Amino acid sequence: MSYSWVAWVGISIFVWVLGAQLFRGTGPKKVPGPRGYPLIGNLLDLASSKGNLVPLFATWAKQYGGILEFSLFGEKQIVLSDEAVVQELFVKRGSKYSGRSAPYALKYATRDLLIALMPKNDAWRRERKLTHSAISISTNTKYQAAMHSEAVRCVHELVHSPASFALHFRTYSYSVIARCFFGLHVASPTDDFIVSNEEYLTQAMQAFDPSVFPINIFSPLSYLPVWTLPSLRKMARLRTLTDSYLANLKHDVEKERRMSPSQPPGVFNEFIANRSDYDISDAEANSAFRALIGGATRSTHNALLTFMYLMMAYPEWLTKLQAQIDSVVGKDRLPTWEDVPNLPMVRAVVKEGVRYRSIVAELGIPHALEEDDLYEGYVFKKGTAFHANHGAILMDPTLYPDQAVFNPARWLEDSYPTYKVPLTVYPNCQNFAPFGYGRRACPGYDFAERSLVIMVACMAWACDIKRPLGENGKEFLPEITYEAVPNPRPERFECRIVGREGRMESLQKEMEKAST
Ligand code: HEM
Repeated sequence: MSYSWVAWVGISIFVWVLGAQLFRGTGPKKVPGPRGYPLIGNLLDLASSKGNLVPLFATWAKQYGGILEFSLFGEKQIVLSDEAVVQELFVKRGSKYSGRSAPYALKYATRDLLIALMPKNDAWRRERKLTHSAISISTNTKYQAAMHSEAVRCVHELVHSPASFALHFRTYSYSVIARCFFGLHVASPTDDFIVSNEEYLTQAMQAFDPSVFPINIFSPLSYLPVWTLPSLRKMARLRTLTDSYLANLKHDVEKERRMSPSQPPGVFNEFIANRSDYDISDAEANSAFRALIGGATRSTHNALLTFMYLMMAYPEWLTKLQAQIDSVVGKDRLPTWEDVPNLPMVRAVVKEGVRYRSIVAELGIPHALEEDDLYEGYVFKKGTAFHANHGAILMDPTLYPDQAVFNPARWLEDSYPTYKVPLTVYPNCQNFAPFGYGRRACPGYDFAERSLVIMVACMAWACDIKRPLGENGKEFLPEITYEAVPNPRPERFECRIVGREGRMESLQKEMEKAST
């Protein structure tokens, strides 16, 4: 009896060991990643990042490699730092990897209609189609005249009140949108178009913050009636505010246009005039146009502030930029669109500035997986959020040698792997990683590039950008810190802007033309 018992145990161990050998490697692989705490997962790591996850993701990528996982209250999130993997998942398998997952408070407040954060459903397709018709490459050509005169106006302001450069850039980013999309003239930082949109965006940004809206991490709170908790009441107020912000767009634009009757109407007014040609609800259309305001103004503003910092940190590039502009344009007129094919240096500085910003602070928007998937032995579950880690991808030394350095030459000289000809066309921002991948890629990349290129060209033609002076009278490079929100703006920093000699008369003349 006792022998048969021993034999059974022996046989069972043999079968178990054999099974383990046979099936080793066929089960799902564990995704590497930082250890978290029970329940909260990696909350403390994320909280320590003060809202800017880019450096944290970069550190994790070095430690755990191209595919890593972290968790937050039981929800797994994947960070992809290898561009080949991002291409495979977001582009080739784009039918599965193009969902979005937004924080609960934001979904609630926007009724899940915000194009950048809503799921990939029919409403999103309608919004995306409308967005494309407003900012496709071919449509954008008609905005160039408006962008040019707003750039001239902004440079004029910079020269006359240089200390307020951050405000002037913000006004520029709004005035371009106001003219191109709504036919409105926005000349001052206190214009109602800017103030009301900024107020709304500041409140909407809070919807990402779990300390303001704990429902973002404690989902059971969604079962409570909204009147039971102050944070839920705040969330309900944000929804009311969003509803009126969206509903009033036509009314707001009509009211404002009475003050700018001479402006051409803008793409939103053309949409209203031909409303029956479009298969989209008013709420969706308003949401799409509002999202363009949010997307275009913050990103342009950020890129211009980053440009100022870079010109102080790498002054040799301002000298090279000005040398090319001066040789192509001369002293007597400002750069125009016709000059842009002959100004590859301007496009290179803009593109490299966008790369730099993505390395330090621009996180992008995560994609959500819409059905379970198997990749290289990893099992990914439906609903998992995937982050394309632009900060690491854009620091890959094989594609970007001297990866941490702001070096526009990488787009201009054939010794670099990113160099591409003809230089009348390249560098440009088409298919550039900071603008994302696949079906959710940024539809505004060309609009962004154009509004930055003309502004940078006019600014470098008209101004010198210098480091501020310290108390000892010596120049110093200010340190840049960022707001604690997703895709943060640089906080206030100092910079000296000085009009270049012999150019102010031409600037004044162009300003008068732009104002008529
Ligand atoms: C330097 C400027 C900009 C950068 C770096 C940028 C970057 C991005 C990124 C990374 C995404 C997410 C892509 C993805 O999920 O794969 C995105 C989405 C988006 N961007 Fe931009 N963007 C910029 C300018 C603009 C401008 C000027 C507009 C509008 C005029 C715009 C409108 C949008 C919209 C509507 C989406 C959401 C697309 C969707 O989810 O379907 N962006 N952008």
